[in-house]
Amino acid sequence: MTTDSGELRVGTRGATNANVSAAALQHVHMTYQARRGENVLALKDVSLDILPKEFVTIIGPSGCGKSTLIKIIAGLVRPSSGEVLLGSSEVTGPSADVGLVFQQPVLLPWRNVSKNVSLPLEVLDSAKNDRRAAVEQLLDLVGLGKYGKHYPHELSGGMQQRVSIARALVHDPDVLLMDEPFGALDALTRDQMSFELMRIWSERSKTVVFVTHSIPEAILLADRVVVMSKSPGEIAEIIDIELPRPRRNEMVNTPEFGAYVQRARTLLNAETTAH
Ligand SMILES: Nc1ncnc2c1ncn2[C@@H]1O[C@H](COP(=O)(O)OP(=O)(O)OP(=O)(O)O)[C@@H](O)[C@H]1O
Repeated sequence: MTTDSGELRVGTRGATNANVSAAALQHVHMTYQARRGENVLALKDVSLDILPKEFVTIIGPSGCGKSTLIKIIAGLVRPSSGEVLLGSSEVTGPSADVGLVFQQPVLLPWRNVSKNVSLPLEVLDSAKNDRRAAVEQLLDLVGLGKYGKHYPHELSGGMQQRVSIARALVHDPDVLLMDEPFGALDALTRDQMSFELMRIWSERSKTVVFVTHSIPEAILLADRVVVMSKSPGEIAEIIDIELPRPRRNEMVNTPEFGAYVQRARTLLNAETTAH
């Protein structure tokens, strides 16, 4: 597969040691210990290699462990067994190598937009001038260059989510983990944000892992779509999306796109009706 820049991207299944993964899960199991009732097996033997600069989307039935997978890569949750790597380092806790975006932007209401975006840099104790430059660049990148002094309540839902994307990128992590980031937005804003995100992804050369409930969104964005089985979550299939980049709105009306949607829907239907 060839990217915008003409660079060759090799599918993970053909990966060799020369292609060190951006993130990798090897035989990951996750059981949540219940306070009462039965323990919950959320992930069962999940192995996945994600290549540097790859855009991977994850779809699956509700409760199949998608968020758990994101939290495990982020180091927010330790798996019960298995290995998790970022680059060649084992994940043992939260790391500055990842940026996280959730369904809700979770901005601090008493901080203006610039101060919300600069928060990770303050936590990492980077120099004030570097912080200012990084925040300005990021706000320009997400189209909010003029909104630095605004407060979250003065912004629309889409703008707030752009702020949270800028905040996730401000410390320049290699991997951006996004858990249903556009799930709370209206359909039109959601479409716009998909294209914005693809622009940001190609300009910033990040690896993105993106959870969604929308099959068309998963296909439009991805190099590969990971389809998970119903709980306990396993990988049912990985679909390589061979649509050319840059992706365009009109592509969703092509037979190729329709065939990918059909494939993903068939797999998901099989999962939701399986016993
Ligand atoms: N902290 C927790 N304690 C106990 N069980 C949990 C915890 N977090 C998640 N689970 C359980 O683990 C399973 C997977 O949850 P997870 O949130 O990862 O699924 P999901 O695919 O992201 O769901 P959805 O699509 O509905 O957001 C579910 O059965 C859930 O109830």
